[in-house]
Amino acid sequence: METPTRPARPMTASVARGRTRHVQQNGSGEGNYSNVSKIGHRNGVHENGAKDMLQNGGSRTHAAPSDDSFLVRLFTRTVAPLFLMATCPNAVMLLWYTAVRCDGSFEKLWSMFSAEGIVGGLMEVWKGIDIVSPLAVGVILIYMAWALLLMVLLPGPRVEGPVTARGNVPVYTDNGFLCYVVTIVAFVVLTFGLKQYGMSPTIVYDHFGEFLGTLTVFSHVLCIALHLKGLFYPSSSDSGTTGNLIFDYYWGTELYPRVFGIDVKVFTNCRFGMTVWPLLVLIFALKSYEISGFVDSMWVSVALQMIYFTKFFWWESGYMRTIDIMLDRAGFYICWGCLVFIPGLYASVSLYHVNHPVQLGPTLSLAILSAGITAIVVNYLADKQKQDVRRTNAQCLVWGRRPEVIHATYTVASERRTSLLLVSGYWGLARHFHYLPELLLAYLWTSPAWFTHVMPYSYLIFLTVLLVHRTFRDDEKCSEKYTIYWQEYCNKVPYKIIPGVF
Ligand SMILES: NC(=O)C1=CN([C@@H]2O[C@H](COP(=O)(O)OP(=O)(O)OC[C@H]3O[C@@H](n4cnc5c(N)ncnc54)[C@H](OP(=O)(O)O)[C@@H]3O)[C@@H](O)[C@H]2O)C=CC1
Ligand SMILES: CC(C)CCC[C@@H](C)[C@H]1CC[C@H]2C3=CC=C4C[C@@H](O)CC[C@]4(C)[C@H]3CC[C@]12C
Repeated sequence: METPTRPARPMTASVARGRTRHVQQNGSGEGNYSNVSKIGHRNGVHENGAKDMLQNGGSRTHAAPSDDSFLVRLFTRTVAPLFLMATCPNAVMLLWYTAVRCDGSFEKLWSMFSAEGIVGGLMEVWKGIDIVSPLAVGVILIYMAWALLLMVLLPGPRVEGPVTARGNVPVYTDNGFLCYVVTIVAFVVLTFGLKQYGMSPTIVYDHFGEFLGTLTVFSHVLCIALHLKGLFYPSSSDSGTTGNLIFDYYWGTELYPRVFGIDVKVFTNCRFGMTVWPLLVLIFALKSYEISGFVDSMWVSVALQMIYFTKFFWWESGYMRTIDIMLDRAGFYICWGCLVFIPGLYASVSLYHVNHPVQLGPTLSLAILSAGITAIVVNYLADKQKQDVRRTNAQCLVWGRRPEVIHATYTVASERRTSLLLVSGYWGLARHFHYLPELLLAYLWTSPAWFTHVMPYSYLIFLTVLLVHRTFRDDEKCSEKYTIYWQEYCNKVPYKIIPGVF
């Protein structure tokens, strides 16, 4: 997906020429929109100080505001990022170790740590893990080359993302669905091809610890390169430093870095994280088949996840307007997150299923499948409802009626703009009602593992924390952007996720 950014211009229908189409008709962006800047280095290392970045660079919802006390800033910008960067890679390895070496039992892991101590326990986990294993390096490099090739070569309509606080409009080639389908088909063909030579892609499962270790090394190499690039060769003015090396490394120095025209975040989030996840789910399913034959718990879970991935790629242009893309810079959080955390945590449900087969029987399998598909449909329809209302300027029906909307005005790059805030449909039930089916679905594709161990529910537990935190981040972002209009929306729709409860 090619993603040049270009200076802002009003996002009206007249902009949509040729094969260009807007993700949503009304422009949007981030809080504190003040100046139009051309793509370039105007806000480079020296001009873009910490306060400036936090207030204008769109990172404010994640970092502490600049008038926070010294201790709060020390915690949010140095201690917490350092803590996360040190613990998360170990947490992912512990999860793998628990699933594969401790029979999925955190109790067994705990016993090992009780006997060995923290350092001894960690050494035990990492022991024998070749963190730059030739197999893992080879497979990862070949996959990355494949993904890059598809991203650049496959066609798709041009899509504009939201205008940034610095007045740039990222442009994408919307070829995510095609890349996904071609990759999955190629994987199936490769699997049959390898079988002729007595080989199987399940070698990835057998060496998964090495893969996670190698991916962590890869992600640090990428983060260092992106850190320097953002400081010295930024792709657009949505870049700069806070003056705190640790926070910059964790958070990133660029919002939309591009290398030879390739958008790095589209690559890390969609072409790597979101594509490797389904590949791992298929590999783990194959491993389960090699070990136990057909086990319905594994296949119910795999079916739900595959439908979910297909939905994600179908809607990928909508993802380009979420906070991952609009606010989160390309630093450790996103890069390591997509390169290692998605394979390590998000795919861990299927990793667990490999050694924990459960025969559900047709009735339960069908019940879980139907409930899961319903959750996917509701989540998709909620995302679509918002997009449709904005695309048609509310000239559409929501649940059979004309939608109620708030015309929220805001200023970006010295221009007054209007966004529609939908008050009907799912967006009238709660401000983030669509997180409920997302969570329910995660529960449903985990529950075939039954309730013997907590480990397979790690993703669900993390997702609950992530989404609850995200409701606060998104509310803060929207409140800064839409001020009184957001307040009006909150008055009309007072709950965040569960109507009447939260
Ligand atoms: N599995 C996982 O790890 C995660 C999955 N998800 C899923 O990703 C999808 C996207 O979620 P998420 O990234 O949180 O983004 P959302 O779809 O919740 O989009 C939030 C943005 O939508 C706009 N908006 C908010 N309220 C309204 C409204 N009433 N009417 C119109 N526009 C509104 C605002 O942007 P604007 O500036 O354009 O007004 C806001 O910033 C969901 O399906 C979610 O379940 C999300 C997070 C994690
Ligand atoms: C450093 C870590 C503690 C945290 C890393 C988190 C990231 C890997 C994830 C943060 C937000 C996640 C996502 C947001 C929205 C999504 C849309 C959904 O339909 C599919 C999943 C996803 C792309 C999801 C992927 C992981 C995150 C980027």
